[in-house]
Amino acid sequence: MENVEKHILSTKELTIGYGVKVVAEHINFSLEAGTLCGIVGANGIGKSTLLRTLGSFQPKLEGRIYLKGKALEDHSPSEMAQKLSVVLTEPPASKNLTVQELIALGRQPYTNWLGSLTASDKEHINQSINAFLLNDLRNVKCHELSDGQLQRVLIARAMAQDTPLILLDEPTTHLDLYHKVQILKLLQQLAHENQKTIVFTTHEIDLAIQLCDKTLILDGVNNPFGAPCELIEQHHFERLFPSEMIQFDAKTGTFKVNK
Ligand SMILES: Nc1ncnc2c1ncn2[C@@H]1O[C@H](COP(=O)(O)OP(=O)(O)OP(=O)(O)O)[C@@H](O)[C@H]1O
Repeated sequence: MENVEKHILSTKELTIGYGVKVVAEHINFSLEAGTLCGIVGANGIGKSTLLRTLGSFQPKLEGRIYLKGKALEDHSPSEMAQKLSVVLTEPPASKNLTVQELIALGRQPYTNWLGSLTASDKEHINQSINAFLLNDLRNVKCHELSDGQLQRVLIARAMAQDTPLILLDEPTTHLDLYHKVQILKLLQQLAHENQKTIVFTTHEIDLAIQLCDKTLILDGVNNPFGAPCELIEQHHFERLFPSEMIQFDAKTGTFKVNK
């Protein structure tokens, strides 16, 4: 059996879904520290369900999920909060907070019951504010932010939580191309420079191919996983959408519409 301990996150024959409804099965992948991984696939194939299952927001149906070699279900809530941070698509309930206050919430797993911030907490908060280019916005209320700015704040909060693993559900939805690339490059930088393992769901397959170290393609069959260039060589992207409408160009790593 593969050594699951060196991996930050791994799954073995994972089945996800709701009650008796299986959404996807045979999900197998493993990720080491410092890896940016995109989960791609057609609408309704199960990307968000997988992300919520990995984040322990809903139970798996079958198989195993390991966080640093330990089964996900064996973690206490406080152990989870120190290993894993999650950015979901729903806007936060606390939009009346300033940018700095919302990012400071990321330090909750480490603060005492009064919520007092230590010098180390403040350093993590400032590093996150700077890394996500939020210095000018630190005193602005979150409800006054654009979608792209709010997305940066939510990711900065996850960075402030300082977990080895960060999960994000569609972090680039509603953003223009420039801001999609900006967010994904910031995530790539966070993964590579801070040795974080970052997993996100996306419809931006072209960008995921260009920027991710690993990609999981949910295809409803065997869910191929690997480096984007390996998956291109193995022709997996060609099978994602009906070829009479959309063709994958393996040379450029992009999709083209049949006219
Ligand atoms: N709470 C729920 N109960 C039962 N079925 C659900 C529930 N939420 C989602 N589903 C179903 O699970 C399947 C996968 O949905 P999911 O949202 O995970 O797909 P997705 O790949 O993220 O889709 P999209 O690309 O459209 O966001 C769909 O058939 C969906 O209808």
